[in-house]
Amino acid sequence: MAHLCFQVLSTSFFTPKPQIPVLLSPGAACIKSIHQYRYLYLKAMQDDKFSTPPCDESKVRVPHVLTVAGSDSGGGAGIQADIKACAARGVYCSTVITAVTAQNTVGVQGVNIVPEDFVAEQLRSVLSDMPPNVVKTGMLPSTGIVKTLCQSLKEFPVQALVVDPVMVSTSGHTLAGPSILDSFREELLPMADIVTPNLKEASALLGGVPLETIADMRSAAKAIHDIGPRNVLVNGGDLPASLDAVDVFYDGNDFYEFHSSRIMTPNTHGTGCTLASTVAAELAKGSQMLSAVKVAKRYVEAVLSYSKNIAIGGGCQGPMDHLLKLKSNVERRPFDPCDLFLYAVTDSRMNKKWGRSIVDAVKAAIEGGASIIQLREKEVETGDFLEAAKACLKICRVHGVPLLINDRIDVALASDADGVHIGQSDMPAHVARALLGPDKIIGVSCKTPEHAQQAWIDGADYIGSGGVYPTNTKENNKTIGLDGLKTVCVSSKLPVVAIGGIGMSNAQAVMRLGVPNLKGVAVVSALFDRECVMTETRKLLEVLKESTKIAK
Ligand SMILES: Nc1ncnc2c1ncn2[C@@H]1O[C@H](COP(=O)(O)OP(=O)(O)O)[C@@H](O)[C@H]1O
Ligand SMILES: Cc1ncc(COP(=O)(O)O)c(N)n1
Ligand SMILES: [Mg+2]
Repeated sequence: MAHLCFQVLSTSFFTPKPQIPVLLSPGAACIKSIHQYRYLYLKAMQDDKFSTPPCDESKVRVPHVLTVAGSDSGGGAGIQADIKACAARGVYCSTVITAVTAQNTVGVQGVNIVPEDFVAEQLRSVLSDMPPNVVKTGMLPSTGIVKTLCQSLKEFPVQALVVDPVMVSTSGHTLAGPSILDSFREELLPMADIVTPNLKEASALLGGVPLETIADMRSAAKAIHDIGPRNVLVNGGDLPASLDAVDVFYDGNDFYEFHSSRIMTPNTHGTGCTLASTVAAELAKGSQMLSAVKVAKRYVEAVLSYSKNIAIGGGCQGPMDHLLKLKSNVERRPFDPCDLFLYAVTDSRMNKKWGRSIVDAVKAAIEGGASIIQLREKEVETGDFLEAAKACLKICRVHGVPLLINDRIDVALASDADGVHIGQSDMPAHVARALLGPDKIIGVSCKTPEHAQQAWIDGADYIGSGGVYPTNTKENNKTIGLDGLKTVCVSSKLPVVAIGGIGMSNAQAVMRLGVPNLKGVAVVSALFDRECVMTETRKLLEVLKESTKIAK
């Protein structure tokens, strides 16, 4: 049974310090865990671990989102989704409640709209005392409430306004009637930094035009942008017959398509709220808009993926579990760019030449200090490749070294490898991301800044850039040199590993390029076309360590 996670509110023996969600299990255990928490908390106080900094200039500013939305009694959408999403992203969330809804996994049974003068009072209480970085709006059920909000925002301006134009929930229930459309179009949207309609809401904002394809979504995004918001993100969760879950972003100049795997689950209640509040949270942390949207997209995909089988409620639309990071026992740690430091890429011809198995080659490279392994086998049969991948994965898992598969998504999926590295002529990264899901590592070979930008938009984790020097391990590979490598690194939003003809003689020159996101070198012959892989790896590792030391 999935634990329900409650925020422990401040009571006599809790003072409002970092409120840590306490997983409560029913009955006596619950009391026990609260007392345990109380004991630990007071002990930490005595140990001065959580002591409040003195009330002076050493105040700690916390990114802060104010959500102006409806309460969802089922806990999966609205205010509740916003609070949990912000908490998961490390952002403080204050709340102004516009409506109290009676809803659950079956649908919406009732809506009680909060009088607009009380919405105004809640707004004043928050905005006058704890000005947020960002305001995010959800359900705004009356034109009076929209007007009140717009007035308050003029009186208390904020860094960004995120509008989720909630009209119809994922479960198809009306949460704000057509009368609200004019005040959205005339008052709220022109103030918005981003508006995030789902397909039904985008259609309603445009007078009911049918939206059934990605092309329709692009034209809708442009038409909604003309109403006034600086950015538009049309959500494609309900895109008919779409393998991916595609969202279309438009900033007034360019379109971006954000793809993710479509998670096959009934637990999609609150996805739109969660996406919008995560965008708000990332903006509050200082991200640029495009980055905020990308993070939010990946977060929603991760939460859906984690929550896909949880069973809360008997209806056809269950909630998600936003706080997965607090509980997920996924042994795979998230991708760490430092893993790119000494990147060993295998080559079956070299293993054959030196009479060693791929498993021995991988073992030796890891023992020599390789920080990540890529199995690049161009001649091996699929069955043999899969068996080799499984055998190598066992070794890599023991040493905590990520194992990536070159190009072959099928082998990566079948072996549960940590990810893939794909070239420009291989499967597009966004398709790989849709197939592999949010937790796998995806690297993309990039020769140009345009390649690097597309890899970032497609959801890659890193890029491999080269060939830096001429190499014989890849036919007709255009060499980009150190200058070309620097150009790509400077433009890339992702961490970079240099590749192509790199070895003992030139690794230092590469690492001394002086670009912070160049995290390491990928090598093939320098390790595997040698008699002793472990020795060669160790020597190269020393050269790399030396160069980063000098570079500091
Ligand atoms: N089954 C799914 N798998 C992956 N992503 C999904 C799924 N359903 C919705 N999403 C994503 O959730 C976000 C909200 O989209 P949508 O569900 O259409 O909005 P709303 O919840 O307002 O109806 C979007 O990023 C969308 O792509
Ligand atoms: C109070 C409230 N606000 C918003 C939604 C939209 O939910 P979804 O994000 O699934 O469209 C909801 N169901 N209830
Ligand atoms: Mg949804």
